[in-house]
Amino acid sequence: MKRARVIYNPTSGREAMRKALPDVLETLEKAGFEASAHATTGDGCARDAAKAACEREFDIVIAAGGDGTVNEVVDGMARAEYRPKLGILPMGTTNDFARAIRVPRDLKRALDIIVEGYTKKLDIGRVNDHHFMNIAGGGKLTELTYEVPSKLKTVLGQLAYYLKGIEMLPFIRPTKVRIEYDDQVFEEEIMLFLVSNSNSVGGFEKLAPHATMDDGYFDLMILKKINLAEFVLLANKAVRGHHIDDEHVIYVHANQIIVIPEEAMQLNLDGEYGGNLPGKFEVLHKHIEFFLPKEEIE
Ligand SMILES: Nc1ncnc2c1ncn2[C@@H]1O[C@H](COP(=O)(O)OP(=O)(O)OP(=O)(O)O)[C@@H](O)[C@H]1O
Repeated sequence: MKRARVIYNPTSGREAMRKALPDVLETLEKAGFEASAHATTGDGCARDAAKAACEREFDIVIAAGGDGTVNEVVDGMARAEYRPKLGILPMGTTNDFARAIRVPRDLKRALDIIVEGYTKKLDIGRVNDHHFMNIAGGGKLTELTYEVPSKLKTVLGQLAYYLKGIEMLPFIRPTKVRIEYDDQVFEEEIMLFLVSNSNSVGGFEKLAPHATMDDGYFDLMILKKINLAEFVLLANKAVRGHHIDDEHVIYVHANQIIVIPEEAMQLNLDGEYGGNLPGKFEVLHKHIEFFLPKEEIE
């Protein structure tokens, strides 16, 4: 009998998984899995549970939570030689990655995708021995995501990020960096840089409009130094994916990127703090096999 391990964050989103767990396990059992669950208790817990699930050779792992939980699960699996197939139940406030792979927020439909069993191997990213599946970045603008308290996220959802963004906008200062990508070098002051694996980032569907998740490449976006008025205009363009042609933006494909900041710069991995830069970003091509909706499988 195939074995499924559900790794869930009981505090994610509006704590929905606490209530839904018995139904999730029952659905998996009915679909022919021997199903068990692990509730995370805090930082690093989902990572350790995912690592253990690889060692114990579960057939599938299901990450139920927000992007933080999925990131930890991916990171815990990425170094293992044997890696179970991975399903996602989006339970967080942002769920960028689930959106990128078209897994809906509706729990029943997300679970159906796993039960139906269509999978595809997708790229993930590695930087300084951390892994990410969606996005890595740095620069003052990306540091906003840490400032939204978990309580506020639970109550307000995505709105919490926007409120914080508006509050912080006037205080964002550029940072001087050296960015080496493939055989090019960029050295200037920037507002932020983003290394994307998918095209769904920060609630924007079109931030990295050309990114596909199995091409062996990242989309690198660099936002050069700009003033507040220019920034507001650019943010408007970004909603439609038109920012990539802007003179303040560099947007290229690259499969190896090195970022060396001149001053302290935090690294953001899938929306969470991921250590400090400098860093070398590499694509791990088709490294993890994800459950996807049937329509997403060519
Ligand atoms: N039992 C727990 N109590 C408190 N925090 C937890 C618990 N389990 C995990 N965490 C923390 O929750 C964070 C991950 O949250 P997750 O991404 O799943 O949900 P979210 O914050 O609601 O969603 P999003 O990341 O989409 O905004 C991690 O920092 C992790 O340490």
